[in-house]
Amino acid sequence: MTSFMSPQSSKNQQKFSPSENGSLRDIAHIKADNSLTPSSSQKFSLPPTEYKNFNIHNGMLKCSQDYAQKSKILIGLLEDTCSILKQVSETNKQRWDLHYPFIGIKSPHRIHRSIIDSTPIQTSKFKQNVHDRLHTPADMSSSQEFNSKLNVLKLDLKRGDTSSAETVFEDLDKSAIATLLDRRLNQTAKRCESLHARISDTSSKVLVAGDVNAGKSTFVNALLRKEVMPVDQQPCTTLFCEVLDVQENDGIEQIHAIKDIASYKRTDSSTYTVIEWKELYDTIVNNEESGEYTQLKIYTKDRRNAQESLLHNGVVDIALIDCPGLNRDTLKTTALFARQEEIDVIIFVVSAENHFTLSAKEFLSNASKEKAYLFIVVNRFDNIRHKEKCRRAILEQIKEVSPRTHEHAKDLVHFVTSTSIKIEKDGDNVDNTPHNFNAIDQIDNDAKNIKDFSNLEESLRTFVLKKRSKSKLAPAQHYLDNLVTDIGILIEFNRNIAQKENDKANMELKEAERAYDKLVSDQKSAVATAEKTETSVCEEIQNFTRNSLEKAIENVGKNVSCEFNGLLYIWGYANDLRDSMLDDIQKEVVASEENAKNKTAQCIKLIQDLGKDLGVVKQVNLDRMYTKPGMSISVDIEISDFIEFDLNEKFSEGLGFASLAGGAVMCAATRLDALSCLWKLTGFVGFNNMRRLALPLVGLAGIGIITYVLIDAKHVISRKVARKIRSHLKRSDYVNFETNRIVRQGRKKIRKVSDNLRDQFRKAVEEEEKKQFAQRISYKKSEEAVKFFKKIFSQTEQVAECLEDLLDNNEWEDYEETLVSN
Ligand SMILES: Nc1nc2c(ncn2[C@@H]2O[C@H](COP(=O)(O)OP(=O)(O)OP(=O)(O)O)[C@@H](O)[C@H]2O)c(=O)[nH]1
Repeated sequence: MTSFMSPQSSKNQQKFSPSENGSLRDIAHIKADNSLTPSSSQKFSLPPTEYKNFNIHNGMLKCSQDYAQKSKILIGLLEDTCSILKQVSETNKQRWDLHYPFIGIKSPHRIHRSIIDSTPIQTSKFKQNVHDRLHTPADMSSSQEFNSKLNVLKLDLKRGDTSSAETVFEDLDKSAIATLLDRRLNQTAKRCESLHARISDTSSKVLVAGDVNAGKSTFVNALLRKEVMPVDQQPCTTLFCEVLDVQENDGIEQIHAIKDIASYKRTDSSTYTVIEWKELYDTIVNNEESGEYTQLKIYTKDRRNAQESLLHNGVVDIALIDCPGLNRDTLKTTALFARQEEIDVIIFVVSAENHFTLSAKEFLSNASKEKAYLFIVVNRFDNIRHKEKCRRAILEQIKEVSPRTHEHAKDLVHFVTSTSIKIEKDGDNVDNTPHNFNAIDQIDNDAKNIKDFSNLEESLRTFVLKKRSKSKLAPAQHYLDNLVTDIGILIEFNRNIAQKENDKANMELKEAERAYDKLVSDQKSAVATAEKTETSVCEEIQNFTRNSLEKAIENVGKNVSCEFNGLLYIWGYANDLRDSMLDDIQKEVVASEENAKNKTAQCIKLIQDLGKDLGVVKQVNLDRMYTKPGMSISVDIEISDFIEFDLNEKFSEGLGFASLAGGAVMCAATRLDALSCLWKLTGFVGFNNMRRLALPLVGLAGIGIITYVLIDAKHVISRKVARKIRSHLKRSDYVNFETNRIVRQGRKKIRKVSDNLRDQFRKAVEEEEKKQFAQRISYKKSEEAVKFFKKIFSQTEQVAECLEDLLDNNEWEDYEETLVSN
């Protein structure tokens, strides 16, 4: 046998050591009880009946030992399964929303089928089983069954009358399904815990269910050889009546009527009402209407000895639970009752006259899923004329509802007449010793019926007592077997999804890394291009503006023409000239601004194009780019602007002009060449006379010069104003100022767009980083999920293998042989 014990379960194995194990306590009890286990010397002196009982007990002892061993293993497996369920539930809550394996309508098989890895799982039977279940084609014709791949972990979803489970399921989102699954996992873990408790417990509960009036109460009374349960032609059992040994109630025969079974405590009288024996019938019958109580606990004394008593026999304490007859109203409650893990055996009583009703079939098919084996009593057989035909028909029906029970029909299906058994009634003093009890010849009934009932009892004892492994361990084994397969399916299904998601996340991550690298390189080159473009465009604007302005300043006044209205208006003329010159410069400034605007617009377009893939491009308004005026030029007209005083530059010229002007005046006056006239005049008048003439001549020349200045004033003003403007602009560093202003405005706009581009890239990079981070998390998450599911699958597989060995060694016949050999 493969040994799989987690550290936790190994620890618990110590906790459940043989000395503390309930089953071994039974064995010790049996050994200590001399009245039950005679010594070998006593054995041969026993009368035949007691010798038979002694053999039965030896058989029981063997069974108990075997039971102890098996229960110990099963307890370990239950603990391991619980730990697996808890791990899965924790992962479901914290790390990975579990997917539910089912075949839906809206999402047909192919969706989920595609998730499942189609390569067959090799080796172990468990793996094969899981694989087969996952790949079984969906039975879409099945309208009743929700097409879940699970059995024990199946989610029970129903909403209203019209919605099918599939519809409800497909309306739920992933996290809702995970929550439902979590609830189911926790319920299942609790179920495992209570199975664990049940296995450690020595008491056994036997549920007697069946159709209305099938004779359940009569059968229970016959088993007890005592009229405990009221019997009526009319349906009378309306609530669950549990018959227990008086020892369970400190030896006091009593009836406890319980309203809320969950809060029932035998030692707390506030949790029940004590009913008198004579009130029992009325209480049961009246409860149908009042619905006051949910359950009765009937503590009664079985006067027969341990070998004969069913309630208290020294090996296991049995409680019989008589159920209300099955009908539409009671079916659900009884089915729920039967599902309780405390119920070790279900005895189903069917009337031979009626066969199985629909309610009976539904109950049996559900119960056989839970308990694996059912004990079937076909009662009222005395009323059947064609007994063999009836037997065959009923066995056929059993084959349909519980094939495993049918396989062991010889032991598990009995055709009897409960009324043929003599029972102790109120006041009767029946001798219940085995000797007296076996004196059945005295009972005035059909001997055959009594023999059949006796066989039934023998089988029932075997089933409940000698085959405890089957009756007590089998439900747990059966449940665990279904559960581990379910866990395997759930885990394998989710592992496949996690693997697919991991592959996808890996691909996406690589893709995202590539996109990120490209984006970062695009960002670098775009930023560099933007910077370069900005610099070159600003340079262009600068050069253009500087050249234009310099040229304009240099040429100022050259093409200016204003109307000269004579010397009287010379002041106005000078002002007009100045304004006109400044206008010309201003025009150049505006032209430069226009040029800068155009260049800026082109540059912006170019930069924006660099980031057009990153999102919406912001429109930039350049209309208000040069709304603020540039440097204001203030040049005042002065008197000096009318006279050429610039001796450094213009003096000689001016003097020459003046002399020439004087000469010209004289020439004009004498029509003689000034020099020859002067020479001739010197020769003619003599030097002394000339000296006397000099002063008037110079005066004359001065007058000539002044006359010339006044006549040339128009040009002088123009020159002087232009010169004045030039020097003013030079002094105020006008060209640089204006060039910088125009360039600065352009740069400002371009920079804004460049900054925006940088911002867009930064955001895009951040987005990409975030995306990558999320993908990395998703990749990690799915990777961890795959690892986790692999680990859990392997743990589950080990539990399954261990369980398989246990089931293999648990053949029904093994016990028969044990008993025969004893
Ligand atoms: N002939 C015959 N009558 C039987 C047999 N067993 C029970 N009865 C009769 O069937 C009737 C109903 O018996 P109950 O034991 O009350 O049946 P029940 O299944 O407990 O009935 P409810 O609890 O009300 O569903 C009674 O009149 C019994 O005497 C039997 O084996 N043969």
